[in-house]
Amino acid sequence: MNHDWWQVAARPLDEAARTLAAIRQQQLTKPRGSLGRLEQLTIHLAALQGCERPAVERLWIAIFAGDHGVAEEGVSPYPQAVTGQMLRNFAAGGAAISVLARQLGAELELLDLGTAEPLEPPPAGVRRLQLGRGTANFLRGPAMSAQQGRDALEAGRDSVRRARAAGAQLYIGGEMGIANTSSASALACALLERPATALVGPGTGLDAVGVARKIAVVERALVLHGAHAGEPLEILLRLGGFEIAALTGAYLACAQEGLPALVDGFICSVAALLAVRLNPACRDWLLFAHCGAEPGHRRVLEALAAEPLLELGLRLGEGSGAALAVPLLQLACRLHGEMATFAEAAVADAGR
Ligand SMILES: O=C(O)c1ccc[n+]([C@@H]2O[C@H](COP(=O)([O-])O)[C@@H](O)[C@H]2O)c1
Ligand SMILES: Cc1cc2nc[nH]c2cc1C
Repeated sequence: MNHDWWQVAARPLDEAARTLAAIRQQQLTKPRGSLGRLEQLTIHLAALQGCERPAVERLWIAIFAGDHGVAEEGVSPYPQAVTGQMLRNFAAGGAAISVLARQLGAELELLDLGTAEPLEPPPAGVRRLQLGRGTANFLRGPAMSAQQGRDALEAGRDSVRRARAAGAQLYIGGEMGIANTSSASALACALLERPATALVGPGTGLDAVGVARKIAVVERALVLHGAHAGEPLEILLRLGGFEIAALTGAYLACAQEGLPALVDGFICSVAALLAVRLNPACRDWLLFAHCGAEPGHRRVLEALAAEPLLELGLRLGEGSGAALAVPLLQLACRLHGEMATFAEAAVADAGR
């Protein structure tokens, strides 16, 4: 039987490393459990990285950009040209994620999967794949062809392979795409079988009239494509975006290559949900950075049984929420790796 690459098994977790890390946590000079969720987080990271003392110092951040045909329905306050223009800003170092990546010493990879107005010449440092001039408007038909979907999934996988080859310890995917909250909302409605009114929000900042228009657009999309809700690949082709498909491919590849992924905002979380629907075993490899302001984000996280690290009302995307959570992960790993044990510090442990 012929399997698609994303159906290949995820790497199993290292249970021996998990046990060693759990024992170490018990021996550190603090009341047991006093570092709360950070304790379980480091133990889980130990199982993912296959070592007693995990580390997340070497970071890979990949930003996938793509335009959306549904932008012509007036679902975003910003013009489509912003997608390409922001790619230039990412490369020039002026975007939020540029600042965060610099501060973290992270590798920042930029990928143009298909913008409506490709910048000429392509900005230095941007990998151009250009699967099309954005997706088709999903109110007129499927957003992308099967070949475009496959190419986008592979673009995500290839990014993870580069991260792995470079020795990354944590993979962060980010996205940029005007109107992609409409695509992500439609996908989430289909996958979670929820009405548009429950999941659609303001995105980059629509007013109430704009949100009502966006709800109507998503409702029409669900009438057109909702019959395929039980087929995650088909629903991705019909309602997705190139950058969302690439993120889906990246999360699936992270699980196969054994590289933990830190998931960013609403759009990334929808890509994570697609990845888990396509290959449920990839769930273990996904850590969730934050719960953002877009109302659908919480619902998607709940469906994934995800416990995000931060809740700051973020709604920027571009991997920024994940980058902001990295110092917390790094400090959790430092505590786990560097604190003295009761024996080392000659501190009396609790009696039984
Ligand atoms: O990550 C999020 O939770 C998030 C929430 C709202 C908006 N965004 C970003 O805003 C853009 C999409 O918003 P919109 O209103 O054009 O659909 C896209 O570039 C995303 O990176 C991102
Ligand atoms: C300016 C701008 C920056 C962004 N970064 C991610 N999505 C974005 C959307 C806009 C509009």
